[in-house]
Amino acid sequence: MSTAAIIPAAGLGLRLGGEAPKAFREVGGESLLVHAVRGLKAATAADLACFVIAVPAGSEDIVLKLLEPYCEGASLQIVAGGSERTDSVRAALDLVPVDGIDCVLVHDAARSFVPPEVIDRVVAAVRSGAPAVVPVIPVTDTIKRVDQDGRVVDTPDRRALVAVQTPQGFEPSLLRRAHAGDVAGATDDAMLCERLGVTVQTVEGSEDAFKVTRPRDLLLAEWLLAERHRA
Ligand SMILES: Nc1ccn([C@@H]2O[C@H](COP(=O)(O)OP(=O)(O)OP(=O)(O)O)[C@@H](O)[C@H]2O)c(=O)n1
Ligand SMILES: C[C@](O)(CO)[C@H](O)COP(=O)(O)O
Repeated sequence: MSTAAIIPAAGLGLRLGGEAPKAFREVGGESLLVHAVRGLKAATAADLACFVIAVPAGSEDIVLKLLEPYCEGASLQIVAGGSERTDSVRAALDLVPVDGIDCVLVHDAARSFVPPEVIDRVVAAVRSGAPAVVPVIPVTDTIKRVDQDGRVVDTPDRRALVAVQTPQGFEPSLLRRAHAGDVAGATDDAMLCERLGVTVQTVEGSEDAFKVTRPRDLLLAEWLLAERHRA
């Protein structure tokens, strides 16, 4: 049995700004998408058989050529993404083979620097029987719930809060069922499983798996890459 990796990479990156869609922005001379694919390949325990990548419509051919050298030993399919992240994941999921896959990873192109040990933890948890798995890190700020007028409603106990990252790992038939249901307003795939009443397991994530979202994240990414090269 093997793992399939879905990479939603079709977002515009409006919060980041710039001319190119976010997944094509470069750090250390290579696109965020290439870094994300390379990171997944580095997780050998994942035994990756297949990549399905959702990209902005019209860029499918160029991305196929770009990524082929990085996906040796695995199949590679590129699909046009949709207007929401869930649409992009769903389009990719439709191309994941039904046979021979026991774990589907869904990994943001924008979390380009996730360490291999995080990926391995997610896959191991799925293979140990957890149907849905997310990597998490503790929140470091005090979090408050506010009403529509900006008034504080309450302050949840921070020890019960975590920030959720990717890759998220799923038993394949569960992920298909989850995406066949109501996807409105879902910002990650685990949330769709929660809607089905499925318990989602957490594993330890990493600060290095941060999502490139705003311009300063590109500077952090450049720094992280330089640190890794120095090590
Ligand atoms: N319609 C979409 C929206 C997002 N994504 C992908 O989902 C991941 C997480 O999304 P986010 O970081 O929020 O990216 P954007 O939607 O591009 O960012 P923004 O909201 O700033 O435009 C990214 O890898 C992004 O490319 C996608 O494939 N299709
Ligand atoms: C999937 C995700 O990266 C988990 O933190 C996140 O939910 C994506 O959210 P965004 O609204 O697209 O930034």
